[in-house]
Amino acid sequence: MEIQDLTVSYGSYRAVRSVSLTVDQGEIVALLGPSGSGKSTLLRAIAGLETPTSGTMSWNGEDVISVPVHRRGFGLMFQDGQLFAHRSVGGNVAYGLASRPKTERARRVAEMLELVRLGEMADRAVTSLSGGQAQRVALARALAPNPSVMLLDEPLSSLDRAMRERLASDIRTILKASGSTAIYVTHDQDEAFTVADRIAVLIDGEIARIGTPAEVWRDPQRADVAEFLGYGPLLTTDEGVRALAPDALTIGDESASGLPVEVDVRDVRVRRGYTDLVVTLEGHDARARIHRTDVDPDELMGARLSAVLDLAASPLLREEK
Ligand SMILES: Nc1ncnc2c1ncn2[C@@H]1O[C@H](COP(=O)(O)OP(=O)(O)OP(=O)(O)O)[C@@H](O)[C@H]1O
Repeated sequence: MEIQDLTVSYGSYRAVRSVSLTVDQGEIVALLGPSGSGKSTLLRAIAGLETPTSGTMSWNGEDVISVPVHRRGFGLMFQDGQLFAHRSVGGNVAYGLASRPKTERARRVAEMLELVRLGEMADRAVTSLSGGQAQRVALARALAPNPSVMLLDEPLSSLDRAMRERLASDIRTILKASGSTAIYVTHDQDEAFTVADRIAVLIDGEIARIGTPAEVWRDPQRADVAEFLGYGPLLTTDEGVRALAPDALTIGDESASGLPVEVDVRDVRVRRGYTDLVVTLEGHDARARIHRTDVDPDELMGARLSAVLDLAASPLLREEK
């Protein structure tokens, strides 16, 4: 899929601004960004549900902008799977297979339900399913006609965090098993990192950074990208501006190497396996981590503590704020 200089406007507002993006055959690209950054608009334009103001888009070398939605042959999956309540699980999956002979259709439905691990559920009413099961049916339905490209818009955002983690990893496995080329919209950083081969970070309608999850994480390049990914605060050092990694400041870890600093504790949160503090460091709010949970939050509140600042995993930004 080749997208060149694509712009999509609502009236005079340019929601997607001159975006260029290439997605390889079999590749999963996540469009990740804050609310309102233009992710859904870009996906809807690729699907054919919005008309771009300018730019080009081709699939396998053929222009797709002039091709109507239903002729593009792309599979779509949305936040609310929009299952047909009057059809069974199997009936939903069979929806896009109406033109196939009956035996082939039945075989394909069984195969797809197996893929999403709902093999036993073909006859169930979709109204009896859990949220996660319903989204797996929606995925099976979208994949059943073997679409050349799968477009997924926040497919897991109505589910709780634990379910989202599990299903994000399942969706990746399923998309890879079916050899799908996929574009996956999410505002959830963890979900994007779990699902994608490459992540495009959208800020204000533009791709601010694109790369593999490791590349984007290690070198976010821009302050807005770094902060959206969870880095911060930004510290001015001799080499330039660095975005502090979430565990750059540690307390009470004898083995930690780095610069000794003093911090003032402003808030304490015991997490699963460690304790996060909000502290003041050189006038900035920063996070500090204690790799233990047997702490007394009341005792820590307001205390001045010695910490170690290790900047090795805190990227240098190319652009100052
Ligand atoms: N139909 C519309 N008419 C006018 N403006 C719109 C329309 N749809 C979206 N917008 C605006 O375009 C911008 C991008 O919206 P879009 O839904 O693409 O963002 P998003 O990144 O998907 O956000 P979210 O994560 O909240 O869904 C927003 O400022 C939004 O208000």
